[in-house]
Amino acid sequence: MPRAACRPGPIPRRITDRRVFVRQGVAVLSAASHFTSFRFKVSALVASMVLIAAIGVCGISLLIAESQIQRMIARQEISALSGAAAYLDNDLRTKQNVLRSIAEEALSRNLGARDVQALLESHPGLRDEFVNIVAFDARGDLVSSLKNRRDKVINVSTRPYFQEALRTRDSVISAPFRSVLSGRPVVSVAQPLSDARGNVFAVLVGGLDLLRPAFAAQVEALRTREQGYLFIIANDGTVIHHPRKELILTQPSADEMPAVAAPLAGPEGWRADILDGKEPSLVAWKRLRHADWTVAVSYPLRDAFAPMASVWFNALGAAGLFTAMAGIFGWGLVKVLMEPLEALQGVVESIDAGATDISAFNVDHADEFGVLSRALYRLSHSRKQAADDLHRLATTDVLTGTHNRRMFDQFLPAALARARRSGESVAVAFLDIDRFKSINDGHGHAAGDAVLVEFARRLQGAVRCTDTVARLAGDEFVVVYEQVRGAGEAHQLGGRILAAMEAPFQVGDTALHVTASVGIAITSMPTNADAIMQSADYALYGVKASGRNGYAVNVFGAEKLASVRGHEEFVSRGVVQERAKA
Ligand SMILES: Nc1nc2c(ncn2[C@@H]2O[C@H](COP(=O)(O)OP(=O)(O)OP(=O)(O)O)[C@@H](O)[C@H]2O)c(=O)[nH]1
Repeated sequence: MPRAACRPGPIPRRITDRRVFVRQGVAVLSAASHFTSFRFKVSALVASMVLIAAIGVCGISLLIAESQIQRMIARQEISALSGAAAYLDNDLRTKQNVLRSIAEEALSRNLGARDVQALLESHPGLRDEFVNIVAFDARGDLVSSLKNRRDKVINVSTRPYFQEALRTRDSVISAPFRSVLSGRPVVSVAQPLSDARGNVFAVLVGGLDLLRPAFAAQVEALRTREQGYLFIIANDGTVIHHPRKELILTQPSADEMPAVAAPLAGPEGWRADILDGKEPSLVAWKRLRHADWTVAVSYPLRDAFAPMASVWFNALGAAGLFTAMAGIFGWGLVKVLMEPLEALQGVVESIDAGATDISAFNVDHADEFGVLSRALYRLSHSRKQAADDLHRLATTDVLTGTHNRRMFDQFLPAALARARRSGESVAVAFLDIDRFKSINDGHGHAAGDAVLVEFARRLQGAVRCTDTVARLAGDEFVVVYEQVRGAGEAHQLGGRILAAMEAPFQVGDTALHVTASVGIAITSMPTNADAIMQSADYALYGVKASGRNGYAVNVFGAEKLASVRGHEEFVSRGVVQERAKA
């Protein structure tokens, strides 16, 4: 039967399946807190950057758009106010023209102050234009009243509008004032009446009641929006029309009512920074051409810019959506990018768990992961080398390079266990160099060392590669043979060892004749290491006792040596039995 071929040592499982590493890495990572993971941090960073960018871009765009929309809305308001101002201008001009036509009629009919009452009453349409029309003579005394002939006698000679009408001899629109006759806030249209020589004999004064519903309704009809309110102030700041009736004829200061005071800044304009009541408001205004009046509107900003609120809402929603998408994208991207790192982690974990194949490191990547892989590979390589060195030092005899006693103590029980499982025999050869002490004494310790080295070399050459040679101590060696087919083969093994030592040992210039005694124990039954070593030691003693330079085979359990054989001759069995008795 052919000898079994040299069996290779146990092959460490190659961990080359990348998916295994990824799975291991993912498992390890998922065990870690998501919120402290690198992936979460990078995803959060990406999402934050997108959020900042989205809010920044949207915010700046919307602020610019808001500012432009403010201007646009303000321009719309001023344009609407221009229409309102033109309407009021036209209305006042119409009223002035009505009174002018009365004056022209008086001139053409050559009427005097006494004819004014009748003249007024002959024009019933005047009641539609004015709340009342009165006439004063040139001294300012009331001479007639369309509404009430018996109106109380008053004098208006000191009133600015009266004096101006006399001076200019033309139509004048007064500043708002409280009427002495009606006690109500009014604005008057004064029209001088002149005779043929050009002398003013009377002044017609048509009153516009500022609280009269017809006037307020007429003004309110000029509004273009439901929100906010429209108001009119005179150029001296006196309120002519305002939804708060109590303000009419007052002159609120800019501190008290900034919205009412703002239109005094110029002939037309707008401001969006006015606090009207407690409401931030847009105030726009336009001055009339025909009177010293300014018509203005005040709108709460939230109403004026209501469309912007939905734009802001939509923009922030879009920013949030983009951020969420960026977060998910970042998460996936980092997951893909991190795969090499996770694989690397799997390899490191596997090596830490005992896998020895460091070739699993993927060192081909050109990126940072490749650099890290190469660094870890070098680290693992030197770590493995250090571990191998340590193991070799712990299991190898430093002088001869064979296994040492520690390794032998581990190996022999393992070989016996294997033999028990397979049912095959194991043989242990126990060797001792004959009279080694005399080599040391005669040629020096260094020569002794050289003999030990050469002896070990020859011994390893005399056994199979599957057999294990170890130096136990001093000049004692041991060989463990596995798969031995019986005592016959054990004899061959012993003879082969003796033959290997036949040639002289060359130590320096000296050729030494070195012999050894070999005790072989062979067993095919379950036993322990101590028992078989004792059996081999028993055989060795037999050889020593028989004169050395020989071998003996002891079949374990037979309790006697099968044979003791010298180099060229058999040694009688009786000597050994004598030793056994002793
Ligand atoms: N040179 C050298 N000598 C060693 C070493 N270890 C032990 N020795 C010596 O080896 C000798 C062993 O001698 P023994 O085995 O006791 O006796 P022996 O001279 O071989 O005689 P027998 O065994 O009866 O044939 C001792 O003198 C030890 O000092 C070593 O590493 N190198």
